Amino acid sequence: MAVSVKICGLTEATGLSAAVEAGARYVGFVFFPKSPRNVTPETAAGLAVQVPLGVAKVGLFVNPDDAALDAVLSRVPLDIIQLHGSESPDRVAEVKSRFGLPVMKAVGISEPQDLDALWDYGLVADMLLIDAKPSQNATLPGGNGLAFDWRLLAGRQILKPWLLAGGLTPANVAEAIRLTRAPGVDVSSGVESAPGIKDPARVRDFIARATAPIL
Ligand SMILES: O=C(O)c1ccccc1NCC(=O)[C@H](O)[C@H](O)COP(=O)(O)O
Repeated sequence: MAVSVKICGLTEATGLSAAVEAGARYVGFVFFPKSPRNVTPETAAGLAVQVPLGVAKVGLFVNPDDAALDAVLSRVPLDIIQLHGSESPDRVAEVKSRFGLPVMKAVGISEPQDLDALWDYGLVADMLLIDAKPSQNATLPGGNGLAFDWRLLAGRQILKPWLLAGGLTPANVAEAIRLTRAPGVDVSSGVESAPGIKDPARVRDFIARATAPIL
């Protein structure tokens, strides 16, 4: 089956249309004020109307309370909630039931024992985003252009549909897919010309390489 691609951290129409036209299956909007990719609900709502059916609109949140989720969901027709903080499995289940949308939980990996969380979150989330664990001095929990050792995932059974993330670029995405057999990939900084601004040519190149047949 073709690899699914998520382009995350879209803030403007040019990057969004490049992603959609090149075949992205998911587009991500970041609702986290500390991020250079943060969008207001109004901006996201304006972008969301340009997303065709068949492309899922993912809203990314970091440890949101219900009010923060309500504030966005009342304005933006999201299809999936991505939780990218330290939300517990119970909180993932609560968000899923309270808001009635699929939840994608990000799990940070840097060493073998981090893989245990994939089981815990796999029991409650609809999808997993397997990302690099940020370094201790990182200011953002994601979008850092940092990769983890993909060999940790080789041969591993994952309970739910999942996307590989962290430090992916047009140059390395095919190798990452080959090593992990990821059914989908997610990228943010690896296709940017500046933080928060996607480079359409890099977006197209990334999607073409991610979806090319594996040799
Ligand atoms: O991208 C951000 O600014 C961000 C901020 C806060 C939490 C998560 C964030 N990004 C999460 C993503 O889903 C990224 O696409 C993922 O971490 C991969 O990022 P990159 O290594 O830059 O491709």
